Amino acid sequence: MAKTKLIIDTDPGIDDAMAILMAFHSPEVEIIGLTTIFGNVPTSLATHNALHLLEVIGREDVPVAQGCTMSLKNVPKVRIADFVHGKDGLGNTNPSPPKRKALDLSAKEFLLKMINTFPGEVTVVALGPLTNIAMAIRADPMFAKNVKQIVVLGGAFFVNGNVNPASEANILGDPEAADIVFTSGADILVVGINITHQVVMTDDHLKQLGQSESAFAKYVYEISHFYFDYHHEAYDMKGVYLHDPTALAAAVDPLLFTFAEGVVRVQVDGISKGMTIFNNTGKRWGEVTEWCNKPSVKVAVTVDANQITDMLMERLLTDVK
Ligand SMILES: O=c1[nH]cnc2c1ncn2[C@@H]1O[C@H](CO)[C@@H](O)[C@H]1O
Repeated sequence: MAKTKLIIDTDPGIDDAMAILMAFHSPEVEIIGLTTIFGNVPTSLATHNALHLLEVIGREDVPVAQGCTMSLKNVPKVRIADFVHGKDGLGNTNPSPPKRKALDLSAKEFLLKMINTFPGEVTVVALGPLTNIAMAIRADPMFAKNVKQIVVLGGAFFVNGNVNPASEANILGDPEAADIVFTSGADILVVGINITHQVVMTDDHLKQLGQSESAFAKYVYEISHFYFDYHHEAYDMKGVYLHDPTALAAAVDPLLFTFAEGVVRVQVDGISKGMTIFNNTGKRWGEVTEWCNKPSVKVAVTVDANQITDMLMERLLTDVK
């Protein structure tokens, strides 16, 4: 079967790095580019880290396109998650400056170019705020039709957020962009923290990575201490949430999840700014609501969590070079 072409829109980020390494050991997909966004780190550092990761992986043939530095409302991300990922985004391991540069094309331009070149063939895995993707949707009405699928890591469905009780970090990073993407009519899978908080890499798994001879496993071991320390402290757990690798797994094998279909809207202001509100009641509402006559998305509601952790471990522990 033909491999699915993937573009990973990313803000690396320790769990982004895990997802990117996993993707390059996933025979089901072919990564045709990385695009960058703010979130875990500012955008320029995300670009730096994306280029660095491709060097670690030995895939300097894969292009990187730099994305937006601010949200659609031109609000700079004031809340960069360096307390989760370290100042450098990679657990304060101080990666050496990359040898390559990003493309001259912006992330939006690269997304449009790839989706027009390969209509119906490219899946975008969005691991950060959705600004780049919303820009592409706004620039070209055919984008939503021609993208094969958009897999979104974001939102908190029927559970609390992780920035505050209402909102999850990626959606809060650009709520307007998220609302544009969710109501665009594209084929969308949404993996929220109601799912990713079930998928855990334990302290024992990390030890196993550290003892391995695999270059990918060793690299993840090195960068992950900061991320583990944060989870020990913030959640009192002996492990970490595998947010980004879980979204990548949904692109590789959606059968590891079940999905419910319905309209998702995003709260763009007030105390619940960034909240994702999903209507899958099937109710014929007595009055017109902001959810009426909008396209549906597929929201993940169950997950085979152990399978995903096993998949990540197996793919990190295998050296394919
Ligand atoms: O407490 C947090 N604040 C901000 N970002 C976080 C936090 N925990 C995890 N992430 C990051 O945001 C995405 C999932 O929401 C993931 O990319 C994760 O690395």
